[in-house]
Amino acid sequence: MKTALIQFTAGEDPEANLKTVRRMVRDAAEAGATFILTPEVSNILSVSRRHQQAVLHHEADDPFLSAIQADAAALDVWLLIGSLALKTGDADGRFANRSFLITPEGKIAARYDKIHMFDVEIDETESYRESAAYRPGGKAVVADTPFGKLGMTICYDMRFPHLYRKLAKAGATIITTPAAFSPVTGKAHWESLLRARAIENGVFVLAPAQCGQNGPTRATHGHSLVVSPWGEVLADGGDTPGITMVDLDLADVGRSRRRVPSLDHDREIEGP
Ligand SMILES: O=C(O)CNC(=O)[C@H](CS)NC(=O)CCC(=O)C(=O)O
Repeated sequence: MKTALIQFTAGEDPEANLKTVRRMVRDAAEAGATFILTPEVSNILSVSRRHQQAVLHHEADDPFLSAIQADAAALDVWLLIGSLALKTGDADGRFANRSFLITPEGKIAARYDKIHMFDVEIDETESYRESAAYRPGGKAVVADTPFGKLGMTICYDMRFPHLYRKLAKAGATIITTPAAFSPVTGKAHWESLLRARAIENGVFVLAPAQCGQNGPTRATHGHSLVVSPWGEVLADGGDTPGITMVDLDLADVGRSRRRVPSLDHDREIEGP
């Protein structure tokens, strides 16, 4: 299955980001991709909650979402919007960080709200408080597709192996992990974590990523990654915008799991 990971640098303007994404989605489809994925918060990367409040929409009337749905239908492709920042109507004004799987008919097949919030202080110069702007989801999602069951996660979720285990046990053979990873943790952890999640569950991990300088005080790691169920890095998008194309052999899932059936050997453990 020809799969394309779109890597770009989202800024503060959803309309500009949409233009970039639409152009790259069209290029990927013209290059033969039938499944196209975009990074986390494809519609906006902003450190200002007030700005987000001014320019973001609810899911029901988001022009970014409807444009991408129309593109999926026009180009006859499956599309994963890594995530969109969306208004929720919550009293505290927090947004959802929501991933969408779109069918070649332009319909929403599944949606997933990021469960784990990136609230960390990496060092004196770098800290994040995602939960101040976003409300966490609480439900794991596996979607049925003609290319197998697809488990949905977002970015920081990759540090929580039990979520991936749950998705694999529910039948997922592909797990998507769109991201806007920090440059510091990216260098240290990005590839190791994604390869571990793929190996321990015998799944393809598809991780389309933001890259570059997103704003004066925000940068992202890039290196969109495709990992096979055996843990091989099939493609790495580097650190500049571009489309990473791979041809996935879905039978690799069965082959890997037969060689090392650790998913079947998983046991309930008592104690401590
Ligand atoms: O801020 C937004 O608008 C959208 N959200 C993100 O970009 C999120 C939270 S800051 N990024 C991550 O989860 C990176 C995780 C990471 O880098 C790690 O686990 O090391």
